[in-house]
Amino acid sequence: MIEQYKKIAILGGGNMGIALAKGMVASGKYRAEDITLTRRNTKLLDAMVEQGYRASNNNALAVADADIVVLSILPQQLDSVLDNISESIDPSRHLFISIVTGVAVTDIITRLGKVVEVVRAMPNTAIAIRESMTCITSKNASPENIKLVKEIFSAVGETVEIEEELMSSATALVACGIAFFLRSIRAAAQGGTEIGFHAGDALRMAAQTAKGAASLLLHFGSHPENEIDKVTSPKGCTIAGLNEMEHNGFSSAMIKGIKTSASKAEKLYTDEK
Ligand SMILES: NC(=O)C1=CN([C@@H]2O[C@H](COP(=O)(O)OP(=O)(O)OC[C@H]3O[C@@H](n4cnc5c(N)ncnc54)[C@H](OP(=O)(O)O)[C@@H]3O)[C@@H](O)[C@H]2O)C=CC1
Ligand SMILES: O=C(O)[C@@H]1CCC=N1
Repeated sequence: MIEQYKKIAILGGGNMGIALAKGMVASGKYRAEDITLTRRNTKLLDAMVEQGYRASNNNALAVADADIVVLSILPQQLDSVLDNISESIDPSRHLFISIVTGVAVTDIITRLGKVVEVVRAMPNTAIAIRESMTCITSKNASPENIKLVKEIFSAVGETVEIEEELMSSATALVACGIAFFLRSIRAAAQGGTEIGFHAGDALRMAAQTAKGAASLLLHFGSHPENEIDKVTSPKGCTIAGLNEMEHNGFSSAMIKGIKTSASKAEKLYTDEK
């Protein structure tokens, strides 16, 4: 079988399941007909079926037909799904990829009662446009399977391999982080409207400016303060605005928010038990 045409079952065809499937197919390395998305309300997958994906409400059947099983349900939905598919798992064939927040590799193996290879991945919603930052870790997968998972997520953005102990931190920084940066873009656009731009124009201007700022860091590999120094003219308007933001706790709010999200991510699954 050609490596990239492995059969994939994405259990949990919600926001991330759909975004991952679309990103994989957009990369040109995967085919819609090899990807089965499951959810209980399959009506909500009709649009995906029209695009050639397969949809099912039967997790066990989807798993039986797959080589790679992606867990993309909520932490509180995980145990019942694992119980439901356990019988259909063949540890010598199935590779598990879990994007479920706060669930360790050992949690999955213990619940399944089978020692399957599990790679955890923490992507973000930009996966839909192949701009994700995905953190990957595994305690028990073979180097070949970790490489395979890296290739999947490299097709839909950037990847970094981390220790499993840092997965909740990664969740806060890269997965929740999308919302944090979006909120700051919204705030900039709201400021833009207050100083004279129509809302739509202000949002477009703020979003492109945010993209430019991120691109500067990625392009030059520089530190934010180096780039900030190039903007802040002495006695100028940038430093006046920046200092006003800092007096109001801008950096502190972001840091505290990220720490709170990381603590919450760590407990999402265990708090359900
Ligand atoms: N959203 C994000 O930005 C990110 C989320 N994550 C993690 O990814 C996972 C999915 O998140 P997200 O996509 O946002 O969540 P969603 O709620 O959008 O998706 C979960 C999906 O699971 C389906 N589902 C629920 N129960 C079952 C079941 N028994 N069998 C099959 N499907 C089922 C639901 O559909 P139905 O009700 O019809 O069954 C729903 O479509 C979570 O664990 C989250 O922590 C990770 C990184 C980023
Ligand atoms: O909010 C959440 O719990 C999920 C996990 C990371 C992003 N969304």
